[in-house]
Amino acid sequence: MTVCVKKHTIFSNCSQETIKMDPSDQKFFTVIDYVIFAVLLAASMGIGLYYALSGGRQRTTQEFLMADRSMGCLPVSLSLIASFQSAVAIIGVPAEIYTHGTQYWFIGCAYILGLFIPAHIFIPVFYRLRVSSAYQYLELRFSKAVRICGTFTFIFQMVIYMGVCVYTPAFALNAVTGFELWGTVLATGLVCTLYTTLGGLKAVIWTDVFQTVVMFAGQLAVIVVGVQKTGGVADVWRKVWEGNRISGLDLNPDPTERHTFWTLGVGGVFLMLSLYGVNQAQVQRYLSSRTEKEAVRSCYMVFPSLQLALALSCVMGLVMFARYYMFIVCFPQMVIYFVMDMLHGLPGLPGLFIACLFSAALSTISSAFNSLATVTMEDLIKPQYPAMTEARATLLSKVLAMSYGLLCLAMAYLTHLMGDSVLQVALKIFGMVGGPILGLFCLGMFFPWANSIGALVGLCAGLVVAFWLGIGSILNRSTRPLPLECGTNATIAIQTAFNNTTLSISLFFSQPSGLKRFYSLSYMWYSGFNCTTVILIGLIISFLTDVMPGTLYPLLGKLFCFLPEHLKKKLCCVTPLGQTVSERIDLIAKNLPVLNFLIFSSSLCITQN
Ligand SMILES: CC(C)(CO)[C@@H](O)C(=O)NCCC(=O)O
Ligand code: NA
Repeated sequence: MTVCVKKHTIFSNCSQETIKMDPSDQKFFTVIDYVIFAVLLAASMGIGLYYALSGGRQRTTQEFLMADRSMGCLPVSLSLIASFQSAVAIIGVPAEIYTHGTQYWFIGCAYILGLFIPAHIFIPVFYRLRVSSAYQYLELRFSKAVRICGTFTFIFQMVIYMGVCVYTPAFALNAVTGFELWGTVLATGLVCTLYTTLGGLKAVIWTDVFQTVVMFAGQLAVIVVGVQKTGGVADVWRKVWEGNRISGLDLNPDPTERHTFWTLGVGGVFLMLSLYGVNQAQVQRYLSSRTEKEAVRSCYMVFPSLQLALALSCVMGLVMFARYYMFIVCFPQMVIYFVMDMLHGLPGLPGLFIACLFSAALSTISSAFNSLATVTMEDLIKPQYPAMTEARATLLSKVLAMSYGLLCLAMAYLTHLMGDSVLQVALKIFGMVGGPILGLFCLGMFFPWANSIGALVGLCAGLVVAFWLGIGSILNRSTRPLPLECGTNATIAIQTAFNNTTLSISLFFSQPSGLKRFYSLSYMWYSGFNCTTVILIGLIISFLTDVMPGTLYPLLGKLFCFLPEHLKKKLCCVTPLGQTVSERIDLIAKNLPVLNFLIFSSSLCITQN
């Protein structure tokens, strides 16, 4: 039987011990489970149809892409958390906690600044400019070329990401339960494409609300049943404690250390900023809010729900560890195995979890489709055809949403050809492509003297360095063995399973040096590192191409002192006479980023009022 064979391949690498439950003739799904899964798809379709037929019937781009800018903060906040919380996190985080302990949980610290900064810096700028796409900002601030480069970078990021999102749950489910792989990919991809194309952003946001609730319910069910079946809270706690899964605060400053407080709590802030500050999927939700206040409030409300999502997936990892602590390695598929092990025989609950998994995936890819349609329409097509009628633009937006839906299926196939820890893959994409985009926006918002050439060169350089680092890290992966963070039980398991070889290998392990050390930079720093590259290169190029008054020593001006004043100013970039050194220093000091941001945003306030 296929189910049985597939299960054995999953565990053959983990340990020579066998699992107590005999999976051979396990029937995972009853009719009611399939019904629940079908209800999820049907309800999502229903919401899509409802918004296709109510309101303005999706006849303007304002409604289709911006939800008429009429949303309240509750649906927006639930939709915000749904955008980047996919099945990747639901499967990946428990696997991470199982293997490496609760260190990853410290990413929750990054949510504080990672949401506070978007709420008070990015939202006001975008909202007051009344843009439809975040990239419109780049044209207002720099030039059309920067806008188009930013747009293409974003499209690239989201297209790869949505492939991972739609493939991950289908693959994991298939490996464990034999659920048809490509059938599931097709069903989710097509249903999502349909309701996104029919109902526009309103449907996307309201399905997100419904799907986020289902997502929480599914995770909660697994935890409750799991704790019961593992012997209660005290027993789970004892096992994870003995198994050394409860990690303390790791303050190791080494940037190559994968997860420490610094990489997660500080590097994570940049990751959050690239997602919640400047990513079009999120910016579009802020912009769809009724008022700016409502947008800020929705961003605040993301904090508790995101903490809840993180806590649920971390606790699930711990319960899973308490159940299978004798296995050393944990594959993402093992999370699904654990869920099925817990929920089988409880009709409806396996179905609820499948619904949870696909809710997470659907809510992410629907956001991707709609935001991709928006940027393609607003940034690439509309500027070329300014005379296009509203009806035609709306039709075209729908065609775009649908095309991206079909492209997503193609990307799922590409993901099929890759292979890594899915959580790491998703977070690497955010850092490698989202990091440089964040840098571009920071360059624009915080550095008044940054210019268009600086921004363009900065973005390109940032992307090149990002890919150099990212690809380098993949090619050099094998040089550094996974850290062995094992407790007593796990250590015994290693010794019996591998006859001490694993432990002796770790003794030969030494710190990488030179370029290898660069490649082993923790992926949690990717966003911050790539963002900084763009800002630094952008500033240097801006200085070289556009001289800031007061930043040059007027050497040429002194040589050509015989020239008339106005010529000297032009030829030699000499600032008006009489400026003392201290005045120049003042001028530079005035350009300190924070100070300038204040000036910039207050000037925005003034132009608004
Ligand atoms: C975006 C974060 C890091 C926020 O906690 C989290 O949702 C996450 O780990 N997401 C992984 C990507 C995904 O779930 O598709
Ligand atoms: Na999601």
